[in-house]
Amino acid sequence: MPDEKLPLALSVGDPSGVGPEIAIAAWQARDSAGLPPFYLLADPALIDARARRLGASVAMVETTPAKAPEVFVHALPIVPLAARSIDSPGQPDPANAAGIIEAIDRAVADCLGGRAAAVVTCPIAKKPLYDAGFRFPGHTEYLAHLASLHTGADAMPVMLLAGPELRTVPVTIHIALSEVPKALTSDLIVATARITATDLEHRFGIARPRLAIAGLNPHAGEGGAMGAEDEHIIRPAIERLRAEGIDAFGPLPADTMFHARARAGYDVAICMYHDQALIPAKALAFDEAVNVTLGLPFIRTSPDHGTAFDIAGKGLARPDSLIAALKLARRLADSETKAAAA
Ligand SMILES: NC(=O)c1ccc[n+]([C@@H]2O[C@H](COP(=O)([O-])OP(=O)(O)OC[C@H]3O[C@@H](n4cnc5c(N)ncnc54)[C@H](O)[C@@H]3O)[C@@H](O)[C@H]2O)c1
Ligand SMILES: N[C@H](C(=O)O)[C@H](O)COP(=O)(O)O
Repeated sequence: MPDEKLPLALSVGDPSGVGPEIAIAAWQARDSAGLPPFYLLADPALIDARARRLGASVAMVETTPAKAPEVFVHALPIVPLAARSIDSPGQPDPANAAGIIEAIDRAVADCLGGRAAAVVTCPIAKKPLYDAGFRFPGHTEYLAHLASLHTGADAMPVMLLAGPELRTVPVTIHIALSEVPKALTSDLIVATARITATDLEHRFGIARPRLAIAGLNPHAGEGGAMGAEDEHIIRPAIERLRAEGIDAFGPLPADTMFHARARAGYDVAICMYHDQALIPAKALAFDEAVNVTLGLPFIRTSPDHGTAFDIAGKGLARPDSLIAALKLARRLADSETKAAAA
C-alpha cells in the first residue's frame, strides 16, 4: 500500500534515447503541470551532460528516495546508479545495458521496499538490450519477473494503453505478426480480460467495466469465411468471461470499433495483437496516452512513446506523455492508499 508522501521512482530508460531530456523537461514543468514529486534513477554525469547539450539550466541534487520530495521543490532529485552511462544521443550502445537494467531494478525494489509510491519508466529500446543478453521482450515482462522474485508469486503482466478517449489492451504483445494466431488461445484471452477487469475496477475505480473484445480477422472472420479464430477461440473466451459475470462482448470487427460513437459503448478494448491495440491508442493521443502495466503488485506507468533516437539530444522531445504517466501513477497510487485505508 503506497504512502501518500512517498515520491515516484523514475527510471532513466535508454540513455541514448529521449528519456534523460524528457525527465529534465518534466521536472522543469513541475509547477505548471502540477507534478507530484519524483526522483530520477540515473547516472548524474549523464543527466548533467544532456542538460548542457540542450542548454537547459537545471539544478540537480544527488539524493536518496527519502529526501527526494524536499529536494524536488528546488532541484531535480537524482538517485545515482552504480553503473556509468555513455552520453551518445541517437546512438544506442549495449554498454549502457547495465545502467538501464539497474534503474528498473532499483525503481521496483524502492517501490516494493516502501521507499517509492510507484514505478514510472522512461523508454528502453529492446534491440541493444537483447544484444547485451537481456532475455525479456520489454519492461512489461521484466517487471513481472521482478515482481515474482520479490514476492515469490507468479505475476501475469497485462499492457494497457490509457488515453483520455480510449483504453486498449493487447492480448499478445511483442511477437511477430505471423506468430499471433498460434499464440492466441481462449485461456490467454480470458486471463488477460480478467486482470484488466479487476484492475480497472480496483485501481481505476470503474465499477463493472465494459470490455469490448476485438476479432482477429477482417470483419471478425465474416462467419468463418475469413478465418476460424474469431469463432473458435475468441467467442468461447467471451462466453466464459460472461459466465463469470464480466461484461465482455464481441468479437467485434476491429475496423469499426474505434470511432467515437463505438468508443462510447465500452471502457476498454481488448485487442488480439500489439498494433491492433497501439495504433488507435497512439493515433488518438500520442502526446497524452500512458502505458500502464496491470497485474503487478505495484503500479507502473510509462510514456506511450519509445526512445525516439531520431530526435534524442536535439531538444525536440515533448515531455507530455511522461507528464501524463507521472500524474496517472500518482493518481493510481493515491487511490490504492485510500482503498486500503477505507
Ligand atoms: N515504454 C518503452 O520502453 C517503449 C515504448 C515504445 C517503443 N519503445 C522502443 O523505442 C524504440 C523506438 O521505437 P519507435 O521508433 O517505433 O517509436 P518512438 O515512439 O520512439 O518514435 C516514433 C516517432 O515519434 C517521435 N517521438 C517519439 N517520442 C516523442 C516525443 N516525446 N516528442 C516528440 N516526438 C516523439 C519520434 O521522433 C519518431 O518520429 C524501439 O526500440 C521500441 O522498442 C519503447
Ligand atoms: N509496445 C510498447 C509501446 O509501443 O508503447 C512498448 O514497446 C513498451 O513496452 P514495455 O513497456 O513492455 O517496454
